[in-house]
Parts: sequence; structure tokens; C-alpha cells
Amino acid sequence: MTQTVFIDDILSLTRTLPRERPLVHMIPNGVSAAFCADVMSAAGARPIMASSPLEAAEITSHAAALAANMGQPSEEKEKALFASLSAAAEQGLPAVFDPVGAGASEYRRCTAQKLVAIPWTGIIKGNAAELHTLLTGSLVHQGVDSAGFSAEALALPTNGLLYGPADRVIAVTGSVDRILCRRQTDSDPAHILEARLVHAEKNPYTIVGTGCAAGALCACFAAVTDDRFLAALTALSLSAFAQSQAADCFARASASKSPSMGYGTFKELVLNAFSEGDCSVFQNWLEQHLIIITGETT
Ligand SMILES: Nc1ncnc2c1ncn2[C@@H]1O[C@H](COP(=O)(O)OP(=O)(O)O)[C@@H](O)[C@H]1O
Ligand SMILES: Cc1ncsc1CCOP(=O)(O)O
Repeated sequence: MTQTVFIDDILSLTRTLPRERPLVHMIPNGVSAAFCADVMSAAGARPIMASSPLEAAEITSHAAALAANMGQPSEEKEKALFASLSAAAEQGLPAVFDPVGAGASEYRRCTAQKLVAIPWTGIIKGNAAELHTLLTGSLVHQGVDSAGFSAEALALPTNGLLYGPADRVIAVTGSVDRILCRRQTDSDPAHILEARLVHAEKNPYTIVGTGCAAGALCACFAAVTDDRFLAALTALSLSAFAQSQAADCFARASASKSPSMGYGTFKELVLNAFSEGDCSVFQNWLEQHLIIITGETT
């Protein structure tokens, strides 16, 4: 498949979301919950955040997709994650698992491993350090960011638990975002399809919750297409495009010496970009940043 075909599909899926306005259940973390709800809503979905094990499975069952975010884990939250991912597995609902800070503590590492072992289908979305822990079982003890690990350098296997019983998509974020899935072809039953988004420009600030929001968006798009690879690719593309639009706007305002420019302004500009993105500018951005790679990745 060519870059052009993927770009057409991404643009089309971006337009489908606000038309269908699916209900998406997110088990969020307290740090980024409001930002994630805003991003989901700005992109066109109807978010419901619910973390109690008393209602988690029930709410998942009535949603079109689940975003299970492991940030700030606790015994209560672990039960909710387990119940919701199990409900998604039973009902064949698409789920997204974000192993926030999987290598920050032994408790998070073990919890992530248990949740990945549930046979749900969908997307695992994490930064390079989180995926490193899921793949190797090693702790990182560096917090929730990618801690010096690079998505580009990460060796991703062509088989194993991460892909699950029903070929989950793996999305690794960083200065290069990578989206991978196994896709059978006539000549190769274990063919790996990979897309990359290459970010040459750095954003003026790293907004806390950007990775969580990208995971939440993966669930929103998985709610409106059966193609989970396309859902993850669209989510990460839109998320990076919004940051890049906000960075351009921030640079213009800074050049004109507008007052009160800083972290808060940039965060607001990112949110605006999620709802106000121009389709032809998005298309142009994708042409410059999206690379489709086919073939084996070891
Ligand atoms: N060096 C970078 N330059 C430009 N964009 C980046 C860079 N690193 C990350 N991003 C953007 O931020 C998103 C979240 O990435 P990351 O920081 O890895 O997540 P997390 O917040 O979970 O640690 C990426 O999908 C990408 O859009
Ligand atoms: C800071 C922090 N601590 C626990 S969860 C969380 C938010 C992480 O958000 P992201 O990884 O998307 O920046």
C-alpha cells in the first residue's frame, strides 16, 4: 500500500469520528484525565471516564471502545482495568492499553504483564521506555517519560505476547512514532506492516498527558473502524499534527512578542488544533511526515 492510500484513509477516518460521535470509556489517570477528555471531545468522540471496579465492566460493555490507562495504579484501579479489559475481550470490543510508567516500579511492571495477558484485541500504545519494559521485563525507574529510550532503536519482535491471540497493533511513541501490526500476505503469513511518523521539529514544551491523550484517541478511532492499524495511525498522526500546528502558532505569537506566552498557552493551542485542524494542511503535513515500511522487523 502506498503513502497516498494511507493518507486518504487517515483523512477519511478523521472526518468519520465527529459524524459518528462514539461513546468511548476511558479508565484514566488523575494527572491527565481532564486533558484526555478534552482531546477526545475536541476530536469528535463522547468520552466517559470511569475508574471504579463497581462499574467499570458495565460501562465498558455499553461503550464502543475502551482506553485502559495504567497511570497512577492502585489496587482499586487494577481491579477496574482487569474487569474492563476482560469485558472487552469477552465482547470483542476494541481496547487500547497504555502501560504508563510500566518500568517505574515492580508493581506497575507486574500489573502491566497481567493486563497484557488478558486476550483482548486492539492496540498497545506506549512510549519507548514502557515498551522496553513490556518486551524485556526490565525496570527503568525513571518516571513516566521515555527516559532516554528511542522508539526508533527499539527491537520489536514479530511474534509473542504483545501481539496477543488476535494480532494486536503496537504503537510506540517518541521523536519517531512507530505503528506495527502483523498482516498476512499470500507469500508471508507473518508479514509486519509498519508506519512511521518522523518529527524533525521539536515542540516548545512537552505537555504532560500528550502520550495518554494519544492512547485515548487510539480508542476513539478504533470505535469507528475495524482496522486497528489505521485507528492507531490516525490517532498518532492527528496528535502529532495538532502539536505541530500549535508549535507554528506559538512561534508566530512569540515573534510578535505577544504577552503571557508559555506552557499554558501552548497547551491551549494544542487543544485548539485538535478541533480546528484544516484538512488540506493535515494532508500536506502527512505527506512530509508519514513513512510506510513493509517487511520484517526483529
Ligand atoms: N522529540 C519529539 N519531537 C516532536 N514530537 C515529539 C517528540 N517526542 C514525542 N513527540 C510527540 O509526543 C507524542 C507523545 O510521545 P512521548 O513523549 O513518547 O509520550 P509520553 O508522554 O507517553 O512519554 C508523540 O506521539 C509525538 O507526537
Ligand atoms: C505524570 C504522571 N504520573 C503518573 S501518570 C502521569 C501522566 C503521564 O502522562 P504522559 O505520559 O501522557 O505525559
